[in-house]
Amino acid sequence: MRIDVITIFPEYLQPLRAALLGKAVERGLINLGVHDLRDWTHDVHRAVDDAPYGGGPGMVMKPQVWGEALDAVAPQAEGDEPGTKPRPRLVVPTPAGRPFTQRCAQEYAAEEHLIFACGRYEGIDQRVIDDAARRMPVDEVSVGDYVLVGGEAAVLVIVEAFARLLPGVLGNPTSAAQDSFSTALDGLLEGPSYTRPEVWRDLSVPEVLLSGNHALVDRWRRDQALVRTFHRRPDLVDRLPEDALDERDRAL
Ligand SMILES: N#Cc1c(-c2ccc3ccn(Cc4ccccn4)c3c2)n[nH]c1N
Repeated sequence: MRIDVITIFPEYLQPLRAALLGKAVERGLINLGVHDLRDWTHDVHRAVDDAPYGGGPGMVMKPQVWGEALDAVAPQAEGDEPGTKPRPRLVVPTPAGRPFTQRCAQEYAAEEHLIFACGRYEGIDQRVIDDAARRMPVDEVSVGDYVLVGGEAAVLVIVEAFARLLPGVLGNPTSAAQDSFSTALDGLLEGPSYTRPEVWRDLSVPEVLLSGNHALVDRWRRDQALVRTFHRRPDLVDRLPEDALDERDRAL
């Protein structure tokens, strides 16, 4: 998979070259390019923003610079035979975007080329998104109901969420299958985890986990997931499939 990130703070994306993701890049599972948006400015001040039309606080990122950057990163070479190059998907983090969810992460993990546009200030001139949408799929997504200073932190979250789903990135590929929000858990939160010692600061591991009875352990873990989700994310319990409602009622 190819990932391109365009930003005015390239150093902010260094974590993508560290730890598990860094190993995936080193091993060639991910082909990562981080680009400084200012490389496409032509003025002495390397300006990337301007005052908003219609007034209002803050500044808006200029369309010309973004247009040239995206043209360079996602070239629409004339005469390209359709299907010869994977068409990139442009992802634009914004507080006004659709929620980024595990389902989005699964979709992005199946893409061949993702381009991330990291805005700053009050965001990017809308015409940049509209123009890009004329030649590639564009997603405006939000990583949560709060406002960050720019898109870079959101890109780190999004890339980590889908890259861990790529074959070969996680040491144990089965662990992602049992994650919170996974299909295996019917979208529920996962329950509590424990490891040695059996007693720590007079707190004991639940007896069932020491029983060796896998059926009982599975049932306990499912009940814990239902109870935890009911208390922390009741909206997820409401989405349970029909065939999981009986056990929901039993557990709750
Ligand atoms: N994803 C996501 C985001 C963001 C986000 C993403 C990109 C930018 C580019 C600029 N800003 C600051 C800003 C301030 C005021 C109004 C608009 N934008 C961003 C914020 N905030 N919260 C999320 N869940």
